[in-house]
Amino acid sequence: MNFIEVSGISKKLQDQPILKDINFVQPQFQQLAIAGATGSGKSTLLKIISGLIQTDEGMVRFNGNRVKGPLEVLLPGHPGIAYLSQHFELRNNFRVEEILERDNKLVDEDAMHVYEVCRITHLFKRKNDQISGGERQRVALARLLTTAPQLLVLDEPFSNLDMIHKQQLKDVIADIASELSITCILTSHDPLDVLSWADRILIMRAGEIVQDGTPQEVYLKPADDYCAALFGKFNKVSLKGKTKFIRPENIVLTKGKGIPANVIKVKYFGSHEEALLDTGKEQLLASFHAGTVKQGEEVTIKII
Ligand SMILES: Nc1ncnc2c1ncn2[C@@H]1O[C@H](COP(=O)(O)OP(=O)(O)OP(=O)(O)O)[C@@H](O)[C@H]1O
Repeated sequence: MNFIEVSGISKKLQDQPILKDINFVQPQFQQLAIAGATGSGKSTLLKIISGLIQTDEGMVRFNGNRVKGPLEVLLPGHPGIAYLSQHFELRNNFRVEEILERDNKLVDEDAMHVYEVCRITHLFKRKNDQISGGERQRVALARLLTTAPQLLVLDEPFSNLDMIHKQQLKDVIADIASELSITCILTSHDPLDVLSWADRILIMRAGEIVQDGTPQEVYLKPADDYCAALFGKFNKVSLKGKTKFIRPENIVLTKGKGIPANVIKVKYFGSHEEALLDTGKEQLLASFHAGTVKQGEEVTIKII
């Protein structure tokens, strides 16, 4: 029996196809990220998986049971699946501990473990309007986790967070998997946020899954220009008659045999520099440690 099985999901909204025949299976404990440009259908898919939008065609099964849509049940949602929207709300004028207490289904010790994993124990006495956006999100996450879900579904959890809160949330989400053994699906329109976390990444474009692979596969062997561009800059070169996507950091300088190139332009990015190289045949973008090359310099490169 599969943990999550998504088969033949299609959905139209206002006569526009939003999802087209989506199929995949997610084993328990596999951390799955769904990436794709804005409007590619990620949120709609997550809501169908969570039982919050009715599908037109196809079916989602969770532990073998069909996830029913909101038109088929009194209260939308499916037991064991916890969904956190981009636009979650916390009740106003309550202290964090009161908000948490309301939905908690865990014994005290387990609930405290959840609060520790979510890094919110120092916030208990504060009211909802006395905590930052990042802290509110971790409280909302903790509240969901105390309903004892098996599957946590997070829609764009990293959007609208500054670097510090984003990193904190990444640590929390990693710990949710490792310490609480909860399987997670999340979406991100910035896939760089999920490369280090996900076991598997599905890439969506215009309502379809266009690539399904490990972070290494989708980063180094993108299916096409769209998938390549989602993860940052790339070179598209023809090697032995085959088109290959080469990331800038996979071009290195060599003292041995290689391809001669002229450095046309260098841009400084703090931790690294990007150099535009001209091989006479094509132009390539390479990434080096800051200060490695100078404009006008002749270098020899190889692709690794
Ligand atoms: N209620 C609706 N009625 C009509 N179209 C909708 C509705 N909700 C979403 N859409 C459209 O469906 C498409 C997919 O939207 P969805 O929110 O699933 O994409 P997304 O990949 O999650 O985007 P984002 O990253 O911006 O959240 C978009 O073109 C959107 O405009």
